[in-house]
Amino acid sequence: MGVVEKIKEIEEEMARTQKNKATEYHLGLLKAKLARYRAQLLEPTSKSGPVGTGFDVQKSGDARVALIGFPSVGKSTLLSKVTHTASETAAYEFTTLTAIPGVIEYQGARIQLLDLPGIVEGASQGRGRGRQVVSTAKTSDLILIMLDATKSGEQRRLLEHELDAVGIRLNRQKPDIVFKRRTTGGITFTSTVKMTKTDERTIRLILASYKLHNCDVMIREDITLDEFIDVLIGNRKYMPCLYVYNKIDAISIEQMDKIAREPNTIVISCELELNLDYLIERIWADLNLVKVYTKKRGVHPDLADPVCLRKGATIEDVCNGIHRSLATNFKYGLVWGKSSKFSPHAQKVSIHHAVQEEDVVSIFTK
Ligand SMILES: Nc1nc2c(ncn2[C@@H]2O[C@H](COP(=O)(O)OP(=O)(O)OP(=O)(O)O)[C@@H](O)[C@H]2O)c(=O)[nH]1
Ligand SMILES: [K+]
Ligand SMILES: [Mg+2]
Repeated sequence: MGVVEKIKEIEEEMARTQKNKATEYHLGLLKAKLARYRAQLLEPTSKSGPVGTGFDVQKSGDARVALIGFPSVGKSTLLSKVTHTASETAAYEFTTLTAIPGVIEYQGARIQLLDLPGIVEGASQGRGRGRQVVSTAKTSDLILIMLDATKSGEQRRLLEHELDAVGIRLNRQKPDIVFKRRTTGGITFTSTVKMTKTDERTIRLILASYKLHNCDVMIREDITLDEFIDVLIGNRKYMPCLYVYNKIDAISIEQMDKIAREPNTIVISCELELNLDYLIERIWADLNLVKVYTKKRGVHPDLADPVCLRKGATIEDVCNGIHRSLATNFKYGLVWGKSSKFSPHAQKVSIHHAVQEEDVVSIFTK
């Protein structure tokens, strides 16, 4: 039996099994088994078929945003409207067959937007180009899940299921668990919070099913069993995501209003160009970019060409954003703005100083 069939069998057994106190451990074991098979399916060394490598598109700009959705929801139409790149659009499904990059220019940042082929149900198990699409999406800084507002809410759940199955966790933080493998000493289990969703016994059972007899586990938040298994398996990707409902020109105001109230959700119409500016604002905000201006000695800062960086970036990142050799020859920096402790005056800083939005930075080299 192939891995895909085994997965299906377990999923069916889980669906058949009633959820109650008596079946809790059994269900827990099934979950762990399922997670293991799914991980196998994604392993590069797996014999279950070729693994999805992403589409070969070079990263460019300050951040990458990937468009994921079922066919014909309007992904290519969006790319064509908000970037200078034209991607073929049509009323039939699977118009787009590869990754098409475009650039959104906003607030001095260059954001790469990737149009991707539509994915189908079962994509995580290798149907269509799903794996390739998903692997590419994993390389992005933000996922846009695009949905057709005229279709049922079910499509969102289906897509989430596909992404979940390949280890992508949307809009969630990595669970606060410390897990360390050891070679001897048995299992040390501690929890610093009251656990209401799973318990020590279940966790020990799961560890045994993974043949993990020596390890330290410290639980620091009220986690679910699934979250524990995620940490155990390890290669999970926690990514921010925006749900974009397109084609609102074709639904009623009441329907639109209801959708727009969902968290992390934006409603747009590519065709009528409704709300596209707001979408870009939200993309910018969700990417958490900060921009800093650089200034050469004796002249005004260059406000036209900021350096865009991740939140938490340091002077070292500023250097790397300007020129590769700058960090190696770094002597000291001067910053004006929010991160200067003498604001409005400059502070002399080391390469590890964290910058903040709209700082002005001067770099001095050896
Ligand atoms: N009513 C309406 N139709 C739209 C809108 N945006 C796109 N469409 C139509 O939806 C169809 C599909 O658009 P595409 O941009 O090709 O969709 P896609 O998601 O890239 O499709 P695939 O590449 O096949 O996965 C086209 O006929 C578009 O004209 C919109 O805002 N409103
Ligand atoms: K299409
Ligand atoms: Mg397309």
